[in-house]
Amino acid sequence: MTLVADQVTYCRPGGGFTLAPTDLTVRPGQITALVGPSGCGKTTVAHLLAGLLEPHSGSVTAGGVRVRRRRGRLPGHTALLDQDPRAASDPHLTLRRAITLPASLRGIPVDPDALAEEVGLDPVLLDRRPAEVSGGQLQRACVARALAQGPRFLIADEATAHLDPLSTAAIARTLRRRADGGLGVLAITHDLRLAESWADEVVAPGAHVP
Ligand SMILES: Nc1ncnc2c1ncn2[C@@H]1O[C@H](COP(=O)(O)OP(=O)(O)OP(=O)(O)O)[C@@H](O)[C@H]1O
Repeated sequence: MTLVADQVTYCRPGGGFTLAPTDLTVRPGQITALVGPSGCGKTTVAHLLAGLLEPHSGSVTAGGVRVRRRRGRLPGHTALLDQDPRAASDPHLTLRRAITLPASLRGIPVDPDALAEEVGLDPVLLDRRPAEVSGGQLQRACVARALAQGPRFLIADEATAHLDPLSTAAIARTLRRRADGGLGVLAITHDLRLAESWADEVVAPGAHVP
């Protein structure tokens, strides 16, 4: 199934920003990169696709079924990876618990050690808390947490923006491997070079990049 934004627009309450009609399709087995300068609306598109915002017009569908906004909750088929892993992590949970908890709430069995290995995170770090690991290590744990929930789509919003090249490469390899296994990935970045090296297709809010 595909995750599709069809001519979506969005107006921020109170004005100040309007997203131009945007088409975007996230396909299983592919990495789509959404690029554009700061403030052009990339995160807005991500949140529309994830059902965190309701479009002003147009529609978002997953497998042909409309994605409706649920307050602060993602639909089961989509995981969202934020650019700031510390803001997205509970400081009290060990990485192991953070990776297993959301999946176990959905009844999905998880092997945190195998996931840590997959994302290039030393399993020894799984028993530490966010303040006891680096930003790159924590972001790898966030990737593991997202994958643990068995999403069909993964939206990575500037997920490597603040990371060292090794962590960036580890995450890129993981997303490529998962895409090759059928995951649909949307990688949001302002870095066109990174997008072109990662992605099967590059799109921009409101327009296609030739
Ligand atoms: N909470 C907010 N209140 C008012 N305006 C906002 C708010 N958040 C974002 N905006 C505006 O909405 C527009 C789109 O923001 P969005 O975060 O989608 O852009 P972006 O392309 O992801 O930017 P960046 O690359 O800097 O993360 C921006 O011009 C921004 O100024």
